[in-house]
Amino acid sequence: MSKYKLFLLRHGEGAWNKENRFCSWVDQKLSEDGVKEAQDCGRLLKEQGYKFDLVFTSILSRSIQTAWLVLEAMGQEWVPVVKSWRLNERHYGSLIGLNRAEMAVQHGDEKVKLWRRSYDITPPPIDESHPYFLEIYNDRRYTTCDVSKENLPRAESLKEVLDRLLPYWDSTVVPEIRNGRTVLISAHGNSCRALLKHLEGISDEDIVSVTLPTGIPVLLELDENLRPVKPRQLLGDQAKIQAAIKKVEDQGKAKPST
Ligand SMILES: O=C(O)[C@@H](COP(=O)(O)O)OP(=O)(O)O
Repeated sequence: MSKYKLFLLRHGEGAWNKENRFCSWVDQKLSEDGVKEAQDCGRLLKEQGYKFDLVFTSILSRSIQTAWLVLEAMGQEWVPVVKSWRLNERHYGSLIGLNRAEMAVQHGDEKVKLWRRSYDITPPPIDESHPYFLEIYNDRRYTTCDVSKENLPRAESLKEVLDRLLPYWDSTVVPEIRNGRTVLISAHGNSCRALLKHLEGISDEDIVSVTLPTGIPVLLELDENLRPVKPRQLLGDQAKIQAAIKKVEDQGKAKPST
């Protein structure tokens, strides 16, 4: 029997998702399509009768904007939104800003897939010479974190995302769920994958084939130990969801399959 419902959401399409560039800790806003995806997501959740008590987001605008649009479409704008860098997207290090398909031409599809989807491979770190270094590390939001700026990551594997996310999950999110609050986590492809790996006990090998499309809510039904009682449900039109997953997978290919 399911005791709790938890919703995970990768934000709506961001400007750099559209341009097929690794966005990561660069603070891009939603694209026009991304705004629509977030609104459609909110409408779907409303139609299905879901009600949230609390929303968690990263400190990146695309996840916050998505949360607001979802709540607005549901008529639940009053629901508190709590933000933490620990839900940020994976730090893609020196890959930030690069085009995935161009990287696949240079390094091959397999290498790009390893960088994007493997569990414990950390991409090369970002350094001061990187064009987006100052934009990220001089941003005031990173003075508000519970670790000093010097100790914030310079690149992360999915494992390292889980390592920084889990203390927050355990200390801040879990108590709310256990208190009976229905929680939405509006975050990112890889911060949601890391959490799914933890909750569903997905192996290091199998996590490679888990891909989340933008703007599609993932419903997890959990027992009293916060273990899923059934497979995750991606809500919405299943054919469209499969096509969206394939589109995300194809972003890392030199020549997308047809
Ligand atoms: O950093 C990014 O560009 C994407 C993930 O990229 P991939 O892991 O899919 O390459 O994160 P998100 O759009 O969820 O914030």
